[in-house]
Amino acid sequence: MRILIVGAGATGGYFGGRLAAAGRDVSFLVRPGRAAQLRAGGLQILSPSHGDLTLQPQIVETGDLAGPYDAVLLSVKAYALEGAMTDLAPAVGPETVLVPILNGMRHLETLTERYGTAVLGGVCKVATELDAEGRIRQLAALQELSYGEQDGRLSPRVERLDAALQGAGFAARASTTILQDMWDKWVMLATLGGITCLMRGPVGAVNSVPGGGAFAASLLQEIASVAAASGHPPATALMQRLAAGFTDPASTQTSSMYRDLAKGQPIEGAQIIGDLLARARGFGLETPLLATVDVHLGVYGATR
Ligand SMILES: NC(=O)C1=CN([C@@H]2O[C@H](COP(=O)(O)OP(=O)(O)OC[C@H]3O[C@@H](n4cnc5c(N)ncnc54)[C@H](OP(=O)(O)O)[C@@H]3O)[C@@H](O)[C@H]2O)C=CC1
Ligand SMILES: CC(C)(CO)C(=O)C(=O)O
Repeated sequence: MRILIVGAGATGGYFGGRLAAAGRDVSFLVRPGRAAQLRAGGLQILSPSHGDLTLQPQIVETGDLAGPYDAVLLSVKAYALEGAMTDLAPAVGPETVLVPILNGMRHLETLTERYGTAVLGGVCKVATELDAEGRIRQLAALQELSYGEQDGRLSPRVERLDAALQGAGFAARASTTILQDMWDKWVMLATLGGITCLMRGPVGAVNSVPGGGAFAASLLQEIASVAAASGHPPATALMQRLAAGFTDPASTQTSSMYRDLAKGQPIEGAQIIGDLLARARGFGLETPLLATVDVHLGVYGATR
């Protein structure tokens, strides 16, 4: 199976690097700056939990892409989606599956409008970042990738994709509930991002001051209410797990959005928080904490 990874960043570089090291036919679609970095130093993963890796990846620069691929894994940030959708177009043929692993939901609608039934749902759970030298640093042991048809069928094309992704050193999973999985991840991530970005610290730091735990628990409830109104309520057991994790004073957890914000980089506030708030307003839900997070991120975006 010919696999194209669009964006050799923290997530795409990680999963694509593991796949390439396991012998899969993987190419990375990259822009000139990243291409030069990869040619000079290779694709490097630094992982205390799963082992370091350096390899010379197959790369294709945007503009040079030819012919369809069997699978395209889209791993750009939401604010780069429009450009990437155009750059990857030559890779999508009638048999191609396109698997986005962005956080949030809006991209799935945007991609499906453009690429129709090629688009599967996708969720990635990993904590990675690019360092100043362009190396991928893994920050926690977690490394899961799930994918599936939007209508939940376990189709032959998902089974083929699954066969190619299994056994590459991370947890790969064909899902028959991928839309619910994406919503569940969004509820978790938006709450985690909201807590850490608004309060500017890891979950434990927020919970170590009076009122921090109550804020975290209330934000989770607001966000879960949007998922429920959208037809994707998180299960009770998940809510209990999330509430316990987000009110834990010992937690060192942060989100990728917080890590980007702490470095002064662009963030995906519109996709992760703004879109949720717009949906809440569409349903007439009262979500004052979510609205506060949205204003805060808006000010960050406008002044950075
Ligand atoms: N990092 C994490 O821990 C997690 C992130 N996510 C989600 O995954 C998604 C991707 O995030 P992440 O991997 O961290 O982001 P990064 O910024 O690390 O990587 C994105 C990469 O995409 C590249 N890119 C952008 N536009 C194009 C284009 N048109 N063609 C080719 N390459 C392009 C950028 O390269 P350049 O700009 O250099 O050209 C960059 O290297 C986000 O939605 C994020 O929320 C989900 C789970 C965990
Ligand atoms: C899984 C988690 C929370 C890892 O950091 C993530 O998806 C993110 O931060 O974007």
